[in-house]
Amino acid sequence: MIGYGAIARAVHTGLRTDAQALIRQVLVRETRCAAIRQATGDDVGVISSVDALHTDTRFVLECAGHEAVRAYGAEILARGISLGIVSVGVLADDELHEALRRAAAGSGAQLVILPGAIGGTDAIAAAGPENLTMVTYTGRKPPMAWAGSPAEDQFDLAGITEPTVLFSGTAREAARQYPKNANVVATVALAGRGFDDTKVSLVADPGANGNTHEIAARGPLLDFSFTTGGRPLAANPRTSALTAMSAVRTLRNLTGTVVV
Ligand SMILES: NC(=O)C1=CN([C@@H]2O[C@H](COP(=O)(O)OP(=O)(O)OC[C@H]3O[C@@H](n4cnc5c(N)ncnc54)[C@H](OP(=O)(O)O)[C@@H]3O)[C@@H](O)[C@H]2O)C=CC1
Ligand SMILES: O=C([O-])CC(=O)C(=O)O
Repeated sequence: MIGYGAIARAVHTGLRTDAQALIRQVLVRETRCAAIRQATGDDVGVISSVDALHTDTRFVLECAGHEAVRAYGAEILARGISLGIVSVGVLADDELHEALRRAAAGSGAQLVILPGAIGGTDAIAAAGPENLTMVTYTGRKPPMAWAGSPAEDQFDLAGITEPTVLFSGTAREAARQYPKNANVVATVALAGRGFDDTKVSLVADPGANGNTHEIAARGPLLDFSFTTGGRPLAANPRTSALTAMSAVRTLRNLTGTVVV
């Protein structure tokens, strides 16, 4: 697993007593190794380079942010190790996306896009771009869950008293501008009509009970709307707890006999 922040710790906890999937190593920055070794305990190796991965590693799960996908993604895939990512918004960079695709194609590994905090992308992906004429995404979070995003420079987040649109544009712009809040946007885009043809609104809503993701899609095969009302992770309120459970599911499904 890459990173040992809010999502990664919840994944580790979720799998601690799991017989099917086991976290063997966490890849963190060199300067963090000693502190994280204390936090993880002895059952997990703490490493700071891809070279230190066990040679029989089957899957690496990224839970660390866009920079980590850039730093390690291609190297992991080129070794034939499949990579699951939650920081999907980084793929709005076409050059990086193509480099990762090429590394995976060359080694036979897979780049796996996790649903993360959002539900419904299975239906969008099943329909596919040819069967979708429109896909929109609206994300709502309490105002302070947007702290640390570019919205902080444009809005007085603490003073917001009614639903306020912070961003309106394409999935590509959203993923680039909101790297810690718009990864689900990228997942919706990749599942459906792509980064430039998915319309996105990001809203600060003082009435929001958690982090809400709404997808609407239309096409010859479906008329679709799906809302995920996710509760935040205590350790990071801008991240929905479902993200970690989505990762737990992905890891369990790697070895499960019956896979849902
Ligand atoms: N798809 C989805 O539904 C969602 C995706 N996300 C993505 O997940 C990421 C992580 O979220 P969350 O766990 O809440 O964030 P946290 O900030 O709690 O944790 C991120 C961790 O990753 C580590 N990290 C960052 N860069 C590197 C690197 N280059 N090498 C090793 N470790 C690194 C950080 O360590 P350090 O302190 O040393 O920087 C930190 O421990 C988000 O940035 C976002 O991209 C988040 C929410 C939902
Ligand atoms: O966790 C969430 O609610 C979604 C999120 O931050 C993201 O997509 O980056």
